Amino acid sequence: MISIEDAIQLVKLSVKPILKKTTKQVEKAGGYFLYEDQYAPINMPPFRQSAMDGYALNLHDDLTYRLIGEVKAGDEHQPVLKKGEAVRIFTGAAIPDTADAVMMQEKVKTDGNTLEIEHHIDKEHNIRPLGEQVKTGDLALKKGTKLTPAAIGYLSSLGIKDVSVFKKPSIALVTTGNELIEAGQDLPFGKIYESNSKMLLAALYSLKFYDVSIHKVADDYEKTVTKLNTVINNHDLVLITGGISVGDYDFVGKALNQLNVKEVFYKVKQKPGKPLFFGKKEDTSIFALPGNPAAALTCFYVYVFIALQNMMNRDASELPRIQAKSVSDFNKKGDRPQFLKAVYNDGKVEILEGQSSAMQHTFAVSNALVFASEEVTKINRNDTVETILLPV
Ligand SMILES: Nc1nc2c(c(=O)[nH]1)N[C@H]1C(S)=C(S)[C@@H](COP(=O)(O)OP(=O)(O)OC[C@H]3O[C@@H](n4cnc5c(N)ncnc54)[C@H](O)[C@@H]3O)O[C@H]1N2
Ligand code: MOO
Repeated sequence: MISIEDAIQLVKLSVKPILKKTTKQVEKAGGYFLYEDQYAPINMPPFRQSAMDGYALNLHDDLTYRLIGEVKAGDEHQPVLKKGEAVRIFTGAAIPDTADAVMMQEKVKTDGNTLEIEHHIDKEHNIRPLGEQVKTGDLALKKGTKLTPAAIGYLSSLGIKDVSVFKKPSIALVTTGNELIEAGQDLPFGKIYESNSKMLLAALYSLKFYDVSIHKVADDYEKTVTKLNTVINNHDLVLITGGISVGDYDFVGKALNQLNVKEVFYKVKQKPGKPLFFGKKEDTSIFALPGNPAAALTCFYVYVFIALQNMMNRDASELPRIQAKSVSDFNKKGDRPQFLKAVYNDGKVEILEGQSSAMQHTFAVSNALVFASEEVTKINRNDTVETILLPV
């Protein structure tokens, strides 16, 4: 049995970025990372642009100007201004080549075709220069940049429709167990509704991993070997739930061994999630998560999350941990470090009743996990506790 710290370190070291390329429509590339440098195909802005509603001026020494025309956003004409002449102009409109500056309309008095500005202004005042953000052929965004909504807006403003991005992992979720029944069917005695695949699928979707297939296998050794062989050969990441403990019908460990999956670790000194297995077969990463739902989800957030980040070539790979003030008392039994389902709000955290690894009703209302290390035997109200904020 290894420590949580060692297990985290081993996941970090064992999972490499996926360096495959895929092409996406820019608006559908949110959360992806650029596969290559993006160069600007145009200047941005593509012309000298007015930053204000007001008047474009061909500057002279006097405060009085003669109005000779108008340019609205989208207009293509270019009035020619002599010194002392002005055109009405609006935000986003193209500045005539012969205009030097824009005075906002609040600082202008008009009388027919004559206007008087409040004070002198410098050349280029209120004008967005051609190519101010980026010039044609220059680097717009570097390889590896995460495509946030703002980055998608920026690339779209350059007329870019498709982008090359790093492929996200293809993921298989495998549930094991003769007791599992699909929602919508009758529930015979001794059976339970299958929930781990739905829970993990939701967790993956919330982190923007959509390439996920779901597989089910009964507690049967041969069938487990066959199913795991297929999914391991066809995915970057395999998440199995259940069948990894020591029962007579827990076949996952034996099947992974039969398939020559290299064990990186099996069993972590933690609660929940003691029987967690992590292994590799070539570039595929395989987690066998304990079947108990709260154990499976905790291991997802603490370990699988890191693997996902590494696959996407991210630097910050763990969920954020902060210090918070406990508003609950909690007695820890045993010496395993424990992840406790909790609710965090505004610097304070409440450790919930019902911490067993089978308990989904408490996890369902949690947004954090309080970490109680090996040495901790009791958490008292007002103690400062390490709190992992969940991406929910
Ligand atoms: N003799 C021992 N027994 C157990 C030990 C141990 O050290 N010695 N460890 C316990 C711990 S801790 C855990 S955690 C579980 C893990 O067992 P498995 O990973 O083999 O999981 P299963 O036995 O298949 O299932 C456990 C539990 O979870 C339910 N389950 C499984 N899959 C799903 C699913 N897809 N949806 C909803 N619920 C599911 C299953 O019905 C069981 O109730 O082992 C302990 N035993
Ligand atoms: O490790 Mo188990 O998840 O404690 O129930």
